[in-house]
Amino acid sequence: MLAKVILDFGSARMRATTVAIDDPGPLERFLPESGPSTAFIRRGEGFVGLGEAARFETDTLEAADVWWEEISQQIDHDSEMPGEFGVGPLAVGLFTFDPDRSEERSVLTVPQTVIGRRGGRCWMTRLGVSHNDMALPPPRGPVQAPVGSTRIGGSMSEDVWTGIVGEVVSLIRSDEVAKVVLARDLRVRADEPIDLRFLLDRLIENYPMTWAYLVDGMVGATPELLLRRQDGLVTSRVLAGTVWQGSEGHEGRQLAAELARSEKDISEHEFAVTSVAEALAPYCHAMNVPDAPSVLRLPNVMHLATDITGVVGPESGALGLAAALHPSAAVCGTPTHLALDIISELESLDRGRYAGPVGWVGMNGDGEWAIALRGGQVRADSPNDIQLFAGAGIVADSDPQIELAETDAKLVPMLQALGLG
Ligand SMILES: C=C(O[C@@H]1C=C(C(=O)O)C=C[C@H]1O)C(=O)O
Repeated sequence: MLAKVILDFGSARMRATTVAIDDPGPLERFLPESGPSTAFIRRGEGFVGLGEAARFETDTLEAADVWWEEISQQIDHDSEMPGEFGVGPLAVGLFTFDPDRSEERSVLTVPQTVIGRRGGRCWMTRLGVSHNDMALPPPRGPVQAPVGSTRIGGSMSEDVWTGIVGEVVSLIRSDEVAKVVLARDLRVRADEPIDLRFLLDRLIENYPMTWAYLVDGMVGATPELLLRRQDGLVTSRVLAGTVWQGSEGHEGRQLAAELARSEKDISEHEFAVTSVAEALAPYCHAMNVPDAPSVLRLPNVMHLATDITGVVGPESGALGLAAALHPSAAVCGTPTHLALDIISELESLDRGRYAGPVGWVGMNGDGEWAIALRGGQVRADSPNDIQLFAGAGIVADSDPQIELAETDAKLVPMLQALGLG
């Protein structure tokens, strides 16, 4: 485990200053060309984080929770917007799907500057040792579209992947396990380093109803919220069960109606809802789980969706709750440990941070953690390459070719952004 406090605070306490600012326009326009930066944006709201005051590389959400608790106790915060959700110093994180079986590290980073918008109100927070300079940073220069993007295949061929799906269907039919989410990857290589800000812009433009994220070389736009904790209320948007234009040759409303009636998708969805509801229950004084899912329509796919809500005490912070909920059956399977073992034995893929929690936590434990789906990872040592990931929930009625097509539909947002859609 590696904890880095980048600013030298010595024995001094950290000083954070938050000021209300005039609307600065699209937040992503403040992301600099180089240096650490983060973003978490949905429908124009959320934040960008610039620079890094402290960084913690870890394996677990629990360790990150303890670290942030200690760091946040060292911060004195002067705020023009006290008590407002998401406003103030925060830690932004990206966690591996399975720390026991990944070469990648999880990371929690504390930006030096945060520029945010919520409910139409905008602010800037700066973290430093003495008086903070509160001048807004200059907006960025032009971003660079990917040059010469080419698909260079994934860790497994499509035939190998559908073969694995077939094996998992057999395990499910022989009652060894109920549901397993299997993923595949696709590498894209460009002729020049990939400008993640360009990809983020395209995702924000094309998929405004998703949470667009940028943390530590990973960029994506996910529709799935593991949890939001706001003033003692916790909300989780569970997705599982998917259709896409072309899957049955039908369009729009008809497709949505078919999804809402599909027994295969409803059972796949129920596993995911049950896993989140059961994991959340011990932390909640009261909980609401809707009886039937709704349909969430995105430009590339539609999902069955259930919003679970609950009331938690002050002792349950967003990171601790994320630790309890991850990995849900939306991205792992049922029962969890059996599904995890099957994924690690059969999937032949290091998921890295794909399908892990991505989000932020504030000083009072409020926060939002999404699931890092529909994204790709660029590594510092190969800036021209991006690894994209997509998965699908496998149940007894799954057809390997249809599951493959589902993963293709889920890769569309990133391929489009890379100029390959
Ligand atoms: C695994 C992914 O998506 C998850 C799996 C879904 C499904 O199997 O229907 C739907 C939404 C997500 O919970 C992915 O996007 O890679």
